[in-house]
Amino acid sequence: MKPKVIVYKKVDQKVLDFIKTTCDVAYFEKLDSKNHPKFLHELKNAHGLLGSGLKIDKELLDQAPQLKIVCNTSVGYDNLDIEELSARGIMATNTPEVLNDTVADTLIGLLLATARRIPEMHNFVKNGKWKSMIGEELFGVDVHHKVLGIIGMGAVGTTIAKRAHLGFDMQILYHNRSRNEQAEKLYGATYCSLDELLKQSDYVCLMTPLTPATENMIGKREFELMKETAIFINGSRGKTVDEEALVDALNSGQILAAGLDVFVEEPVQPDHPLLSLENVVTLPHIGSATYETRLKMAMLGATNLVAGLQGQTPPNLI
Ligand SMILES: NC(=O)C1=CN([C@@H]2O[C@H](COP(=O)(O)OP(=O)(O)OC[C@H]3O[C@@H](n4cnc5c(N)ncnc54)[C@H](O)[C@@H]3O)[C@@H](O)[C@H]2O)C=CC1
Ligand SMILES: O=C(O)C(=O)CO
Repeated sequence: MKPKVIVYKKVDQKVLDFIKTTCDVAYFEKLDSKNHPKFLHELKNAHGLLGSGLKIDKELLDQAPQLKIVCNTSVGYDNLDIEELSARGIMATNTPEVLNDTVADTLIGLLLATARRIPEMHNFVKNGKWKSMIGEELFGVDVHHKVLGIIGMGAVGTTIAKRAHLGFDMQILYHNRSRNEQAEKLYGATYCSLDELLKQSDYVCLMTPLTPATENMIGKREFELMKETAIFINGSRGKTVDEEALVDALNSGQILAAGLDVFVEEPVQPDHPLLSLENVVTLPHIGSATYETRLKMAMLGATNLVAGLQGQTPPNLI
């Protein structure tokens, strides 16, 4: 008998076909609630789960007594209760590396857009406000030759450093749990303490996973350490930042601007104070969102799922 799996996110037909060669698939293109009766019904007999973002906690696991493997189609796995999964002997996997270039492209794009005020200028032209030569009230700030501080110099952080250093001649500072020799050797990155990084950087880019140690890692104290001309970029998870402190820092001129791909609550509420600030550029969590990369991530997730259910060690076992 084939193992039963639930795919709870829209994936390419190629991915579904691959899984179906060895598994019976219950497919939910979009799962609005984990209390969906059909989903709960399938969960009772499911051996595997594939998707991203769904909170996999004790409550859900209690309803999935047959589960052997949970496969995220994302590199971040803060939605998984790893302790609870381990205690139950359930494997968990993620999709590292295949998204590095795409996410780094997005983050560099966000940094440029924020520094040069591109969305604001776009609206300025489209709304018919361009009536004469622009003055310095519309100027941005340079990116090239500035100091970029990367907090979380892992796979994505290093790929951002490559673009920033080789493409924009930026000087790279980084703070990480451990030294990253590749980034030091290839991109001239200098390791420093978090406080030193915050004090010296023109751009601060946050790229850590969300863990108990990184939750609210950037708050009032950290914004106070940054330069008044600093631009803050968050590509990690919303909860790594104290959003109230960020709003205060942007309103009071403690920092110059922010570019955000992630929020504490996603989708962010339309009346969130961050959205009304002119000096904030926002994206709807699109770090890895290209056709090519999302396909690679889904296929890697499916490869992990099939391997795990066939008794092999999945390539990206967490
Ligand atoms: N906005 C988006 O669409 C995306 C967001 N992400 C987020 O970025 C995170 C990082 O992704 P990768 O670079 O692939 O992971 P990674 O595991 O390769 O790198 C993370 C780095 O953060 C460091 N780190 C962890 N805790 C730390 C702490 N307390 N202080 C300092 N450094 C710390 C680690 O040592 C590691 O070098 C993901 O976990 C995810 O949350 C990743 C991809 C896309
Ligand atoms: O992979 C992740 O962790 C994301 O946030 C989306 O690619």
